[in-house]
Amino acid sequence: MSPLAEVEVTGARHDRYEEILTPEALGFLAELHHAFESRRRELLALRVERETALARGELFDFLPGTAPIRDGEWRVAEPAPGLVDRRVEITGPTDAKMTINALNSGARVWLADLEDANTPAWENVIEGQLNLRDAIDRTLVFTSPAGKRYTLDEGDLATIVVRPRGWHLTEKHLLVDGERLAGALVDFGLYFFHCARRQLDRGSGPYFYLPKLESHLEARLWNDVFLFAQERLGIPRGTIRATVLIETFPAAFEMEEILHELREHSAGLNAGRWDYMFSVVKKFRARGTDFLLPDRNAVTMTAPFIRAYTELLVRTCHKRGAHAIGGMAAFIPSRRDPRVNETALAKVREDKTREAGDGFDGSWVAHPDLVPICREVFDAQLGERPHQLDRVRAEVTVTAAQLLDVRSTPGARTEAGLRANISVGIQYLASWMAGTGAVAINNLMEDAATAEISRSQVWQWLHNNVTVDTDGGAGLRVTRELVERIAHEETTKLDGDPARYDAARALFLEVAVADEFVDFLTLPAYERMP
Ligand SMILES: CC(=O)SCCNC(=O)CCNC(=O)[C@H](O)C(C)(C)COP(=O)(O)OP(=O)(O)OC[C@H]1O[C@@H](n2cnc3c(N)ncnc32)[C@H](O)[C@@H]1OP(=O)(O)O
Ligand SMILES: O=CC(=O)O
Ligand SMILES: [Mg+2]
Repeated sequence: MSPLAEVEVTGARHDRYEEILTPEALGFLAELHHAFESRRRELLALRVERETALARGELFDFLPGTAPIRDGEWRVAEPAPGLVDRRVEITGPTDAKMTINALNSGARVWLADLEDANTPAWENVIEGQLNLRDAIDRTLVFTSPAGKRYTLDEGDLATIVVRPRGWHLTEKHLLVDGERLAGALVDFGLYFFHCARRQLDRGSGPYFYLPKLESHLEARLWNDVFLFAQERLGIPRGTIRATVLIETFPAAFEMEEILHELREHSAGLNAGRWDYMFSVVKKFRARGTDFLLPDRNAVTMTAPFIRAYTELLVRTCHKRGAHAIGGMAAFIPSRRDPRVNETALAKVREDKTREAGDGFDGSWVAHPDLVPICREVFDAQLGERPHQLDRVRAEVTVTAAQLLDVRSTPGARTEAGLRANISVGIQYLASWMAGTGAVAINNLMEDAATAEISRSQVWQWLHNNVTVDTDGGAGLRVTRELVERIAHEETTKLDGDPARYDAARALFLEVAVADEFVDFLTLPAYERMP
């Protein structure tokens, strides 16, 4: 057999990077690339095919060909160590301070985010891996510029679950034969290579959250990656566990099939509400007014199409013995403003209470100050039980028509909503391009998923000639000129030199008004990064 081409590293090699970029680890990435890159590309092409069919007027439905899987008797693997009780999961990026704060937060699980909350700048990619490895070794420390020292607690820490990039992103600093590696395989591969054995030795395991899947075939690809990686590194089959985010509209029709593909590695499903909304806007952007959502902030978890999706998710998971994990309420507490804090705590309590009552086994929070509320709500629901997998919810039936019922979402499309979308989108992109992928804006958490809703909604309103309500009552037709004017006005309202937003505004306009819809805003944003 001819030797595999080597991985070329074009990114800087800062202090300690060679600990992650070892020849053996790079060799493993090359093997993953050779084994799976062509299938990754085929599956991305399949996404485009399905989207084109949708634009022609077709609709999604449950797949006729996989009915035997939906009707069959099977269950996913028993929960792995550290993933039995998941009542509170904190999410966040993997810089050293956040890593320590998240692991010490009292949450059962930490979603170590290399995805929605992360800019995949080279430094974030490699230093995130170093921080994860040091955290598992319990050697991670951090000293803030003000001199505050952060260390890991002595006792139990949250279980680490890593979320790699989605299948669509590439890593431009790692090349094989001049071709970029897939971001997903880089994030997965480096973590698995360096930390799988370490995690096993500590009684835990290599655990993952898998984002933005659009079909069970994409889940099959992940499963094959897991089988390959375990075999290659001599890790027992079935050690990896993965929770799949159901956060694209097509995936909502394939929940059972996704669990089935991954069944020996499955740790359940999560309701990724923000990307789900983005996906609905994106998939139906060219389908006229039947699929228009109201202002982003008016779409709540009680909208009929969202309710249908979360109900189906819980029912599907529990039927198969899998955890159902709730999503993110975007309200961020404040240690400085008691009024903001009170609102955030009340909103999060309401959200988690609904999820616990619906049967979810745990849920996400974005901030350590929200851990106690989520815990309290799920404690009240679960009592002594670690989860509520025994609540099968056989009474729930969800039809394709209910999942497709975007039209019944209450709420208006307003000029204020349009302005908020534009302003938040520009501010977020400025932060993303500066290397920070999660940020609080107007006391709400903004990350790649929420920013995608903002920009795709502007695109949809513009390309469907929507008229938004105005305070004066006359209404305002969304045009390219209007969006450009508001983008200019909103950036001049922001603190500091408006020129600081020039690059972000230009990018926002590119992804919000261009005739051709850009699939993910992070694609052009990444090309602008060094
Ligand atoms: C759609 C989705 O995918 S949701 C999941 C992806 N999104 C996320 O994970 C967002 C996670 N959350 C965050 O990144 C942050 O909470 C933000 C950016 C929203 C707000 O952060 P900040 O402005 O720093 O909040 P704040 O100043 O109140 O933080 C207080 C302390 O809590 C820490 N903290 C805040 N959020 C987190 C977190 N998620 N994990 C760990 N520590 C955190 C801060 O580091 C800070 O620590 P310090 O007191 O030691 O300095
Ligand atoms: O990843 C989570 C989401 O809501 O998107
Ligand atoms: Mg998401």
